[in-house]
Amino acid sequence: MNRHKQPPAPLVLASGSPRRLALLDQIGIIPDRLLPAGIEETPERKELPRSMARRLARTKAEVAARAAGRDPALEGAYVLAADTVVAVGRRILPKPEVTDEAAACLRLLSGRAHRVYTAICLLTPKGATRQKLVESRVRFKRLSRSEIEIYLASGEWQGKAGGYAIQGRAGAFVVKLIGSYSNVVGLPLFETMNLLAGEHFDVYERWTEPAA
Ligand SMILES: Cc1cn([C@H]2C[C@H](O)[C@@H](COP(=O)(O)OP(=O)(O)OP(=O)(O)O)O2)c(=O)[nH]c1=O
Repeated sequence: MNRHKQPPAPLVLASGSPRRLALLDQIGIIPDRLLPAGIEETPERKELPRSMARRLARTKAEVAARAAGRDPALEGAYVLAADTVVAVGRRILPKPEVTDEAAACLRLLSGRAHRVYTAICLLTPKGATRQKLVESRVRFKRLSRSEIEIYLASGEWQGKAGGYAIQGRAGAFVVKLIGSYSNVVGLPLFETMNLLAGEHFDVYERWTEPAA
């Protein structure tokens, strides 16, 4: 046992999304604290999808970092945040809360390709800000009116960018995915791992617990 070994720096996940927590858990990283930023997520005038994803990921990280700064237990923490945007061309799709809005999203996505952007933002204990934008292309099958209705009844679309969740029933609508599956779900794992490792966050040190 090395007596001089420092305890690992804490990790704050600036998210209230159970998907992001589950994805991190999948690669053996359990955050020390969850600090959802709960910010307003509307696009600015003429804002492009990738700019919006980057802006929101950064804002979420900064809001969480301010909260973490008030807690001595989180001194020297890394703060990780992400934002996922679904877009058809320049058009940013909402995160529907009502059925009509979700129906409009699904009608738009039916039989065509769209893009899913997830921006990740990492604030380091030394005060650096690191960002990465990951883009995937998803093609949906043509959806009949009854398929849309049945999907809407599942409620899986609620609060999901673009009104669907690829990790659920909508996985059956995907004809083709080019890019990163975890990116579509909400946290691109390869890039997240790289961002953390590049900033000396010892990911493998967290792999001490046996996988479930
Ligand atoms: C496209 C798609 C999105 N989503 C989810 C991931 C995100 O939770 C959500 C996009 O909204 P976000 O604003 O990125 O995240 P959030 O508000 O849910 O959580 P937080 O800001 O606290 O981190 O859509 C899926 O779960 N599956 C999918 O296939």
